[in-house]
Amino acid sequence: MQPLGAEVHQRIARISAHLYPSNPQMGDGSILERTNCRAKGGAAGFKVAILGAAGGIGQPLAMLMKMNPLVSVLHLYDVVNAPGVTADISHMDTGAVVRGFLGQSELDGALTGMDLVIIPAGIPRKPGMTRDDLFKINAGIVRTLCEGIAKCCPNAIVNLISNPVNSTVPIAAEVFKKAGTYDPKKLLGVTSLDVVRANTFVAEVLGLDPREVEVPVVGGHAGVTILPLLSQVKPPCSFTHEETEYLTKRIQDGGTEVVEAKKGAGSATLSMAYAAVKFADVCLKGLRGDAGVVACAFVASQVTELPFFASKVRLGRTGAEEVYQLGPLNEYERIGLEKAKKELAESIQKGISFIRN
Ligand SMILES: NC(=O)c1ccc[n+]([C@@H]2O[C@H](COP(=O)([O-])OP(=O)(O)OC[C@H]3O[C@@H](n4cnc5c(N)ncnc54)[C@H](O)[C@@H]3O)[C@@H](O)[C@H]2O)c1
Ligand SMILES: O=C(O)C[C@H](O)C(=O)O
Repeated sequence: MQPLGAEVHQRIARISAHLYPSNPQMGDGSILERTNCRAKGGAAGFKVAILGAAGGIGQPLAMLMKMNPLVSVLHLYDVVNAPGVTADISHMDTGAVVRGFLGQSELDGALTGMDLVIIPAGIPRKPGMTRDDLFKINAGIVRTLCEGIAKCCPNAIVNLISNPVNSTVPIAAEVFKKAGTYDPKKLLGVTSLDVVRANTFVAEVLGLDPREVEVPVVGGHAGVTILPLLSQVKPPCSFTHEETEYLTKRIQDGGTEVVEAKKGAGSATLSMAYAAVKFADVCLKGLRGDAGVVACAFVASQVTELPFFASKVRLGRTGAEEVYQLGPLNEYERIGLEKAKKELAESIQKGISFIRN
């Protein structure tokens, strides 16, 4: 085999410097300049960071975000394997420029200048666990990452996926308040997987294509706090009591269904990456100024007496610009709402206390 020539070595060094900006061998080669130019180009190019990019969700999420034409720069951060995932994703012939960041010392670089930060960092459930069982480890991870966001990109929209979402969103809010950077419009707990599941399961029952079905899912993201509003399904339809019970339970237990099927190998990753990308795309369209961009998310809210609640929100240039009321609920949903609020109140308080105490 022929040894690699000096020119090839130089070229590799330049590409590596571009992929891993903190690499001390960084050169000022033309490849780097051209890709940086590309990163700046594009009429509507947003800079997006994924924290936890090497994980079960992170990897397919990174792949799908690399395919999103609204993304001009994609930063992939993790405490392990970020270089490998970055090298892999960077070979995709789509527009976004990809850069990798490994470990806490590179967090600032990953976050600086970002418009949108998506956080799927943290441990997933195993069979028999609740999402709240993840609090002990994931609360600290979310706190550290949000401290980085407050310091390096305080104006970025944050899409928080790490569980338990009902507590991690209040944690993030408290971190941002402490840093003086809190903007409630910019912090969104990702509940889009509940909507994706609801659309799928309802479509199955109705015999429709899931793409034609829209189910609002409100409340939070754990068990009874996940409240599908089956009385508000589009297209308008009605369900028997048995169908309502079956659908509500299946949507609430969708995460557990996957955890049990994976038998200890984690929780939903592929459907979550799909749902996260759908939601991120909506956030980017809002940032671009598109009209009528609406999705469900767990946000600071005055819809109920609770400080956070998931409901439909309108995304705009500054984040969740409008939080919609729940609309008319039937008796079944009103009972579900009371159950959801009771559990949600405890989870929210647990998150707030984690930072305040
Ligand atoms: N909101 C939702 O609907 C939803 C859906 C599915 C999963 N989740 C949650 O998403 C999280 C991730 O799930 P997964 O299946 O991808 O798990 P995973 O273990 O496969 O991946 C998590 C990644 O996070 C990384 N990580 C750990 N600590 C980190 C830190 N301090 N900074 C940056 N990265 C760090 C790990 O190295 C790993 O690569 C879990 O908490 C899971 O419960 C939420
Ligand atoms: O169920 C889990 O633990 C992961 C996630 O919250 C889900 O809904 O799939």
